[in-house]
Amino acid sequence: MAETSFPAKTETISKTVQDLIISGQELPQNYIYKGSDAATLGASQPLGQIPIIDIGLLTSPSSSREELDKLRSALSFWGCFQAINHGMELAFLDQVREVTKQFFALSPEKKQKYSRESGSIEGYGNDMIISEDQTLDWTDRLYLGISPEDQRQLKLWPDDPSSFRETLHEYTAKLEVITQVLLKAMAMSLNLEENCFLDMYGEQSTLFARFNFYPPCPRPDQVIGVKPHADGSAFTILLQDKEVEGLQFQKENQWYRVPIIPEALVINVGDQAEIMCNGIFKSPVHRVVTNLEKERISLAVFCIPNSYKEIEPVNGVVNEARPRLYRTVKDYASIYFEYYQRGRRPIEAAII
Ligand SMILES: O=C(O)CCC(=O)C(=O)O
Ligand SMILES: [Fe+2]
Repeated sequence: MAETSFPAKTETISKTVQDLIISGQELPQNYIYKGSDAATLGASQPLGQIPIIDIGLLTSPSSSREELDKLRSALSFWGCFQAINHGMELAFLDQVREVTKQFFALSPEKKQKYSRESGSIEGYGNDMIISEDQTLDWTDRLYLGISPEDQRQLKLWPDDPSSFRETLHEYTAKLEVITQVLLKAMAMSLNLEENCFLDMYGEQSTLFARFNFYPPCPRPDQVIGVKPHADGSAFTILLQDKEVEGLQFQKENQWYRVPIIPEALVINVGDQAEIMCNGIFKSPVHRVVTNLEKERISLAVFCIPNSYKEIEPVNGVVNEARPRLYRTVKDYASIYFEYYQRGRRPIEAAII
C-alpha cells in the first residue's frame, strides 16, 4: 500500500517486468519467492465466499439494518466485501480498466516519461530494491496521488491514452463519496456515533492509486505477483481485472481466491481501520499469484487518514470486555514500507 516516506537507504531501480520480458533475459533469481507460503503458490485454492454488499443500502438516512449487519459480519470475518450499487456503471468501470490496459501497452519509451525517480514513490516502475536478498514482485505499477487534488503530480499522470486523466479524475470523485459512506456505515454497523471514524480519518484525507500490471509469468509456482501483506490504509478500494483472477485472502492459514464480479469493487479493511475499531474489523493478509498465459491488471486505491490525525481505537470500542489493543499512531504509512520489505506486518508496531 501507500508509503509516503522512505528509509534513507540507497535504492537501486531495476528493470520493469515488462522490460525484462522484452529483453528475453532468463528469470532472475531475485524473482524466486521463498516466503513461508511459497509451496502453495502453484496449488489450486478454494474460492472465498466473500459477501456482496449493496452500498446504496448503507447510505444514511436510508440505511438498512440488515445491510449494516452484513457489513459488520463481513468486515469482522473476512475483513473485506464485494461492493455493488456503488454509484458507477459497469461501462465506466470498464473504461477505467481499458485506460489502465492501454497505458501498460504503450512502448517502454512512452511509459518512461512517467517513471518514478529514485527515492520517490509516485510514477511508473516496480519494486524499489533496498537490499540484495529482497524478492521482487512480478508486477509493474503506476503509483499516483489522486487526492487532495492540489497535491497531484500531474506530470506523472499519463496523457496517453488521451482519456486517462479525465477518467481517473472522475473515478476519484466517485471514490470520495464511497469513502464517506463507508466510514459512516462502519460506525453505524457497530452502533457507534455515525461520524466517529470519519472525524478521526479527517477531511483532508489522502487517496493513492496503484495501477498494477501483472505480465504472464513463466513460473507461477515459484514467482509471486504481490507478496503477502495487509494494507496500511484505513481501507482499500480495488477494481479487479474482469477476466483474470489472482487476488487471494488468507483466513486461518488457508488462502482463498477472490471471485471476479465485473461490476463490483473489492473493499478491504486496512491496518488503520483495524486500529480505529480496536481489532473488531480485521485488516486481512492478502497476496496476488501470477498466471502462465494471461496478463492481469488491477487498480488499488488506498484511503489514508489525514497524516496529522492521531489514529487510535475510538471510545465506543474500548471497554472492560475488550481492552485497548493498539497504541496511538500517526502518519502510519511512513513506517509501512520498511516492514513490508522485511516481510513483517507493520501493525505489530502498534500492538500494545
Ligand atoms: O492486484 C490485486 O488484486 C491486489 C493488489 C494489492 O493488494 C495492492 O496493490 O495492495
Ligand atoms: Fe494490498
